[in-house]
Amino acid sequence: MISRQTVTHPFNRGDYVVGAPTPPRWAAACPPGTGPASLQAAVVEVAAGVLTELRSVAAAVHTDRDEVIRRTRDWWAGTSIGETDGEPATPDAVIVEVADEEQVAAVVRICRAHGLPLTVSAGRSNVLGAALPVFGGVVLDVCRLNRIVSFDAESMIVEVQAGMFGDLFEKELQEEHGVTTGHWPSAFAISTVGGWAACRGAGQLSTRYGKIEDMVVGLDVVLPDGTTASYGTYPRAAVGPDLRQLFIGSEGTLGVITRLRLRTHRLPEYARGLAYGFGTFAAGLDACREILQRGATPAVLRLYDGHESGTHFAEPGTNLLLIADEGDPALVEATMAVVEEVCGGRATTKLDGAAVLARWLDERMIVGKSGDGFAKGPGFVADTCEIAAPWSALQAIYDEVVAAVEAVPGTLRVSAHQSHAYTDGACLYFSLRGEVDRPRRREWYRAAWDAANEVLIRHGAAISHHHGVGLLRSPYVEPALGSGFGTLVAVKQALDPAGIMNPGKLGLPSPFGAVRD
Ligand SMILES: Cc1cc2nc3c(=O)[nH]c(=O)nc-3n(C[C@H](O)[C@H](O)[C@H](O)COP(=O)(O)OP(=O)(O)OC[C@H]3O[C@@H](n4cnc5c(N)ncnc54)[C@H](O)[C@@H]3O)c2cc1C
Repeated sequence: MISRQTVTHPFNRGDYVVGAPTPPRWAAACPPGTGPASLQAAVVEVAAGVLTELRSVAAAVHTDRDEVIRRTRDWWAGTSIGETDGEPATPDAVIVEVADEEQVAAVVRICRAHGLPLTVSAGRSNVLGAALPVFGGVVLDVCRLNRIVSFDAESMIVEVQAGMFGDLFEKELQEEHGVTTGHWPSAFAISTVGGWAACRGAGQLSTRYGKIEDMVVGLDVVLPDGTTASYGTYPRAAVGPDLRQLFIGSEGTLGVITRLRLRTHRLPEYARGLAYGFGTFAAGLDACREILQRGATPAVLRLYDGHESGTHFAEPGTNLLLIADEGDPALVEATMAVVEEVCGGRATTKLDGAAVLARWLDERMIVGKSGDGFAKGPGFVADTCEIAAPWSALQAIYDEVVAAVEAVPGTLRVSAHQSHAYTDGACLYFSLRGEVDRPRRREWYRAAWDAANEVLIRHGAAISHHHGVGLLRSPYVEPALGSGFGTLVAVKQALDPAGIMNPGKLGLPSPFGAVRD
């Protein structure tokens, strides 16, 4: 029911581009700027002879400056800060569109031969500058790799090309095969299947269906030397380390994902929702932990703090917990029985679950909600920061992140909800808003992120649960991974010794120099 509703209910009230990247909202009032690049320093130019080579193997090549600016804009706040002041993020690059796996491999080989940076670009819905060509070179647009290749009905495994957008993918899956992946990121219609895997994303129903890394049965990758490798066609394996996981979350730094095999689930016919109010965020977290640790896995388990309970549900005096599940009625009812037992003894109020679920279903795919309720002056900046940590650290992290970012001059308000839960911990999804003198926007922005990450690294939290790293979080990766960071650098060095794949990202050293942010 919830999975089915996601396809029948218009994404963002229908306000998006079908089958191609949707520009961020600010772009409508912002023609390409003529000022200096805000996020490029030293760029690698693509020589005329190389352009001819690229044109001979690819579906299309674009070099016009305005077109490059439009075709590299993403949903990151850091991009919008420069662009809305007339300073485009990354105007100097060549956009190369590819239509099949052979074209991907041919373009990678050309970049390898000429030592050109190569940045994969898909839906461009990332919120971290992950697909920006910060050193110029080639942007490899994979959006034409856009079809379901096959469906194994007995095993319920779908094989899909990486550039297919989520709404078209799920519509075909549901209507032709009666199944769903259950993967519902809030940007599902403006992002691609390959982008989900490249960023290690999570959908709103992940407590039931898992994150994308739990869904990938296998994937094909064009490696930085231009060869293609295929990883996995089986449910589980004990044949050395799981090499599929190396590429899930690699954000285009280790290769180009061209094809994925994903497990699917029968399309549920039945769903039910419950909602409760808690006196404190801590009491709500405790209920979530107890539900998971008793073995229940409701598809939706979202706890909103006082501020967000007000803005999202008009229930400002409480910490609202929404629980919903879909699937076989016997399993859903068993899950709900556990929820009612746990929450009955802890919540201060029982709310109208059906009404709260209906409201959430109606609004959950509307983009840009973190700024709701704030007057957006010229110096207003809003962003989101999703992290994961054990239950034993979550409340302290909530308190300390809110306090640390609110202590940064210019911060208006920090709030959070718990959005994805596990037996051992959960994801907290913070919304940060600031209002400063317009020229100080980038300064406030970095100070706010520095403040949040100091807390997260001190507590040993995952600094991202599902958005990834990109440019934004690159400075925090080495301290966050600690003694494990050297392994990541060694893997990069082994697979991409020339360092051409998405340089400047994931906190990895870049042979092309230092990044700007
Ligand atoms: C309003 C909004 C809500 C969001 N909600 C969620 C959410 O609920 N859950 C969630 O997980 N994310 C969410 N996101 C973030 C974003 O949608 C995801 O990170 C998404 O997976 C990115 O996919 P994309 O196709 O847009 O990739 P892009 O933005 O084009 O690229 C992202 C990164 O992946 C790399 N990449 C893309 N495709 C490939 C490929 N085929 N091979 C190798 N590398 C590749 C790029 O190089 C880049 O580093 C949200 C974003 C917005 C704007």
